[in-house]
Amino acid sequence: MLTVEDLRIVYEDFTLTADFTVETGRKVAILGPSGAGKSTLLSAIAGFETPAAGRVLWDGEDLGPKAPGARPVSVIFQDNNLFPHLTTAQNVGLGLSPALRLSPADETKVEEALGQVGLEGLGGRKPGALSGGQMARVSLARALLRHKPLLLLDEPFGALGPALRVEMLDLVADLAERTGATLLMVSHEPGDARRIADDVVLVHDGEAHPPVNTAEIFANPPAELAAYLGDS
Ligand SMILES: Nc1ncnc2c1ncn2[C@@H]1O[C@H](COP(=O)(O)OP(=O)(O)OP(=O)(O)O)[C@@H](O)[C@H]1O
Repeated sequence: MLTVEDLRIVYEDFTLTADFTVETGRKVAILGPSGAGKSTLLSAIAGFETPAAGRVLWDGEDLGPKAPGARPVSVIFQDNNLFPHLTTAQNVGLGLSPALRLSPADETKVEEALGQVGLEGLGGRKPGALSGGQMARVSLARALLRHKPLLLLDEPFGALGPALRVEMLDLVADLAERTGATLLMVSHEPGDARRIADDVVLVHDGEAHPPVNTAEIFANPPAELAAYLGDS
């Protein structure tokens, strides 16, 4: 279970507050207007930001002392963070060893991860020779083979067209279910939440609200969500 406890992240002229829990295995969409603090919330959970107050815990363990790489967390960003000079397999392998010292067993894991995202046989290609959807799959494979229980996605498919976006969302949902991972996904698209999320965390004006069941929140949206959806 993820616990975000009385968390406060403070920038010069912006403060994010959050206090909620997410049960293991839930798929949660983080929705809210631009600048509301969605990415800040993910960064705090991943350990890229130090809280001014409060704690982030996983299964009761305070993650505060842990560097990002030591947290039970994998993050996928919108730009996919692929290195153009490395092959697909090497880009995935970075998830296991940042220095790319991969044992034969590691290389097998890389192949397996590529297979899980439908990229078998493409390990030798460089990112420049992949489509946008394939690049998104590479970063998903890299996150998967780290076997971290918490998967954080920051608008990972924003650059993809609608059909590819839906395909990737379904793939992420399927992989999260199969691996038992807990998923937190920042999105600008309410449709993304409706498609795959069990719950929605609404972030508005620097406040992250506790998760609400997706069907419930869209059936009866709070004023902040209604305004964001353009319904009011
Ligand atoms: N490193 C930083 N230093 C100072 N201010 C920051 C920093 N990172 C973000 N901010 C500010 O914090 C606020 C929240 O930013 P954040 O990126 O979390 O919003 P967001 O909801 O993810 O927005 P978007 O949907 O546009 O990506 C913004 O006002 C932003 O300018």
